[in-house]
Amino acid sequence: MAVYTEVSDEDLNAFVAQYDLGAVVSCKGIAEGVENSNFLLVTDRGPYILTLYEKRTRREDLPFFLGLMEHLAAKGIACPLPVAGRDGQALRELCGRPAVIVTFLAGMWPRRILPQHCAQLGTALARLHLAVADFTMRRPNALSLGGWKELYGKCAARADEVAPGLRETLETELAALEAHWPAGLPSGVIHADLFPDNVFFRGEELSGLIDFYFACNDFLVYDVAICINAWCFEIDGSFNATKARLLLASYRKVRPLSRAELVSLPWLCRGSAVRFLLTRLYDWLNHPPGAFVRPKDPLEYLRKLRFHQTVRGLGDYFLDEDTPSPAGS
Ligand SMILES: Nc1ncnc2c1ncn2[C@@H]1O[C@H](COP(=O)(O)OP(=O)(O)O)[C@@H](O)[C@H]1O
Ligand SMILES: N[C@@H](CCOP(=O)(O)O)C(=O)O
Repeated sequence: MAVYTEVSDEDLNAFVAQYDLGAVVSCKGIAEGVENSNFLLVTDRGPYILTLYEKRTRREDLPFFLGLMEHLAAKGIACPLPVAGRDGQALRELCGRPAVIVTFLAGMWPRRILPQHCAQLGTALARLHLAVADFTMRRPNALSLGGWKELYGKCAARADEVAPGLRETLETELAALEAHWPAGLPSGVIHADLFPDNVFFRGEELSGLIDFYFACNDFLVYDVAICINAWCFEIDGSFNATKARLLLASYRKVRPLSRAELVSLPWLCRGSAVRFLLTRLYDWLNHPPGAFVRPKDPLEYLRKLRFHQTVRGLGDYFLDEDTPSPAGS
């Protein structure tokens, strides 16, 4: 369960007293999530989310994340809005951690992903990309090629404990990615972690996006690649082309993709697979015994990577266009 820091009633009451939110009615730790400590906080004014930022979220990045949520909410994107205290500040400290209260978003993330979820995801992602066009803060993607190599360096010696040959696979793939990584594609702020557990639906309708704590500047179409990996594979590891086609088609209706972006997709999918394979591998190898947060399976992303390595062109995913092959490097 993702509550790394316990908050006493006394500390909580003193914290909430700095806001115009009335008194605390209840505060319960939220089991989901892996990065930060989250609580469902109910006050006289209704439900909120209290987040205490833990190890991987850097304090200096918080103004970017909070500013981004404020910007998106002002543009009509349904996402949590940081709540300011009476002093006008949203970011403060609780139990030695940076902490914020954000608005509660109604909805549930889809446990079973249907094609129509992917269609709505494509629309929401493209709207997000349009909405950030005039967001002026920047945060370079620390989890791109340079960050992957650094993570690989920390994991290489023990990678084969998780899967025989994994070290060599990663080494070869990182070299291939470095040689083929695209340049000059349209860039902007991307969510960078838009997995199903970060997208809420109310009934059939997408109701909001959460968890902007990996958001950064990168190629916009890289966000599409992350979503293809996170949403368009079945539990048995097979690629669901229908879901990918719907995701892409609905995205392109809102924000058309250039040919250069489309042609780059297979390499971006490979890169995105490596990104999540590496962070999961690192967490797997550095998981403290007895910790209550279960690390996510790195091998799920090794299987996705292997699929993308077999792709000969965009037609293997979802498009009929005859495009250059990214495979065979
Ligand atoms: N604004 C919000 N409204 C409603 N629920 C939220 C909100 N933010 C987080 N949650 C709940 O907390 C869980 C963990 O949040 P998340 O931001 O994904 O955590 P982490 O960054 O630690 O992975 C979500 O799955 C959801 O249940
Ligand atoms: N989505 C990442 C892990 C980050 O978890 P989240 O709860 O912050 O979405 C993965 O699946 O590896």
